[in-house]
Amino acid sequence: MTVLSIENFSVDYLVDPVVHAVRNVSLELERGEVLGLAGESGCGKSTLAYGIIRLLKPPAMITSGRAVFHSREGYEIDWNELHAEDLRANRWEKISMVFQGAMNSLNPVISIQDQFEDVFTTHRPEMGKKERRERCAELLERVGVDRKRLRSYPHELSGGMRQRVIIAMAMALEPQVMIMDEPTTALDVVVQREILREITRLRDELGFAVIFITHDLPLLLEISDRIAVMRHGEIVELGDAVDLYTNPQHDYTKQLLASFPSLTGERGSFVRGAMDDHLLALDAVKVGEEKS
Ligand SMILES: Nc1ncnc2c1ncn2[C@@H]1O[C@H](COP(=O)(O)OP(=O)(O)OP(=O)(O)O)[C@@H](O)[C@H]1O
Repeated sequence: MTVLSIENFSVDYLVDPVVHAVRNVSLELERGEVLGLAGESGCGKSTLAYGIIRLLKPPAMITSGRAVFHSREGYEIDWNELHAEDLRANRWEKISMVFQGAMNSLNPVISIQDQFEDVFTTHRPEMGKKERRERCAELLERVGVDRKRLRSYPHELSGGMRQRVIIAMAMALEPQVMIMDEPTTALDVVVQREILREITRLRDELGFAVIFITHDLPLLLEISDRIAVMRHGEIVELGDAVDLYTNPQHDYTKQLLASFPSLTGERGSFVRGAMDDHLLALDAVKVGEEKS
């Protein structure tokens, strides 16, 4: 049940010397899963994300590979083959994206309502005004923002609320894939957690798949089904989140895991709040072993 296949994808920045930012990346995103993409700053995560959705600008150039979207209805779209107009029509509709700091991309002089409605007037021109307004209000409530806020201007909302508005907009056309590039990094930890909880809840409810990008590996361990670890533009390890934590194969994954400070006690585990019971149980066993 693959929803997106990335095949042999490479991106260069044509500067002097050329930067090979993404090298022969292949991965399959399953319908409804959260795939975490981890790796230190500069390893190529954002370039890959922008490349998939074809939002890269020169000097970036896709030098090989393709991204194929497999619709629920059974047809395929080769994203690299789309012309500008089809790309505009399909982007946000099939695959949408939330960028780091996207909350700052809201237009400051236009109300949330008008910016939100714009998504529907562009992509759902047949929709009547009343229906459009109701849909915007519903979406906003879905991400935990009161519908009264539709009348606000961006500066009247907190950073967390603005980022929620952006997430609601990204969900507006019910895409089957959402790519989230550090969507909560600019926010404080409490708001970050609330938004992450909301994203996983919505994923369960609506069934879209998520590629979640961050350098914060503990956070990924908490929310992802599978994790891909990227280094120097390549995926060095890809596996089930629990396996990756308990039995990392690649030296770099081990290094990455070891580079995060202990979050719960001396042994240093990645448990942060509502972590998988399995991991908690494993830790309990290990602590028991150490004591005996
Ligand atoms: N416009 C550009 N011109 C030249 N090189 C670039 C450009 N943008 C990015 N790069 C380089 O491409 C590589 C990958 O960068 P990218 O931003 O994709 O990494 P990242 O893993 O997303 O990092 P971060 O977590 O800091 O956003 C880096 O070496 C970066 O310096």
